[in-house]
Amino acid sequence: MSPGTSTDSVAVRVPGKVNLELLVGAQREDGYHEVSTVYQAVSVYDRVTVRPAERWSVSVTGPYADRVPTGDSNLALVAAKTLGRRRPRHGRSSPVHVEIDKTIPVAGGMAGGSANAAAALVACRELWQLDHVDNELLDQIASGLGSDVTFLLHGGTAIGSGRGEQVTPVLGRGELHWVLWVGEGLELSTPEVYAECDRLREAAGETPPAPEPSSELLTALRRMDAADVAAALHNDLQAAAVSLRPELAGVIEAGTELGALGAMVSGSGPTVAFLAGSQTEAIDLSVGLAANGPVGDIVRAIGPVPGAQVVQHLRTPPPAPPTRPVGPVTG
Ligand SMILES: C[C@](O)(CO)[C@H](O)COP(=O)(O)OP(=O)(O)OC[C@H]1O[C@@H](n2ccc(N)nc2=O)[C@H](O)[C@@H]1O
Ligand SMILES: Nc1ncnc2c1ncn2[C@@H]1O[C@H](COP(=O)(O)OP(=O)(O)OP(=O)(O)O)[C@@H](O)[C@H]1O
Repeated sequence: MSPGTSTDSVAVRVPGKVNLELLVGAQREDGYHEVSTVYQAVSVYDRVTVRPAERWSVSVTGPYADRVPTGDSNLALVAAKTLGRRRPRHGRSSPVHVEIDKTIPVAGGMAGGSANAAAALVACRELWQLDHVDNELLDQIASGLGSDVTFLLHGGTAIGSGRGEQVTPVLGRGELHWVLWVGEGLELSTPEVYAECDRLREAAGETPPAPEPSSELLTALRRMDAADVAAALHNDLQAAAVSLRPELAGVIEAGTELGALGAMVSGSGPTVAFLAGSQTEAIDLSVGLAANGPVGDIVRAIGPVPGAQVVQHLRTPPPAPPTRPVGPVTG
């Protein structure tokens, strides 16, 4: 860092997501599938901190740190560099170090990488004081980074359309209690799960209809009625995830037998999200799964929660220039 630069750091907290409904339409010319999804941000958080540095770099801590790339492919770093190109008169680029404290499962269908990208955008906008980058422009930049990134800026419960990047909030009151099952060694690649979905449909001679959100789910969400929401949960990618990881069928069955109101693979999987009727039921279910369920991490979460938010901005003034020694005053 050059002398005279402040050493500010900005920390952002960002949640992961589950898809309460994921309807997958046909593959488009650009390779993406048209989707209609209902996202919900849940209280499993990563913390992303940015600070000025000599060169662009990233480090990762937390239980899933060893599964996250620390090179140029890290989505948080990609996001920071992308926003860096929007800095007016920045002349030389001003690199940052990105520190990720990771709790969101990696390659688990909870959009951990996308969440880190959204957090890096919010953190760097604050660090660099980019007042000209309003929320609309941030949404636009986010959508270029990945289909889920825009939603993680907003959080809450929202409909995602297009390839998932067009986000409209869903109004509702109350909260849902989730128990998440995270399997080790079962990571799934999102493109492979979409491709498997296409393969299964082709084999069955099915052509998907144009996807649209179901009114049953939207009605249930208005009151956050857990039983009604549970009845309306649906994920078109679930069959593909189970086809690639057959052990997931047993996980869904185990949670259902232990009293979950609803169960589904989250997004492209393999995380399985169980919906409980109350906090007490969620505790009972998580204890039951930990004791008698298939081996995996068990995480309790509530939703909806807000999207990426600045939680700390430490401002350190630049070091004062060296003072000349004061000699005796003469004359
Ligand atoms: C499964 C979900 O998480 C559900 O919200 C998303 O659809 C995936 O979103 P994401 O991880 O942000 O995905 P992207 O980084 O945009 O795309 C990764 C790859 O997933 C596939 N993909 C993704 C989104 C979409 N609507 N259609 C697709 O076919 C494409 O092969 C794409 O190249
Ligand atoms: N900051 C990051 N955090 C996690 N994974 C990252 C990150 N940057 C790049 N990746 C890569 O992205 C891949 C997908 O990870 P991610 O946790 O986003 O998956 P996912 O939750 O299944 O995504 P989605 O739900 O959006 O489809 C990982 O295998 C990893 O190599």
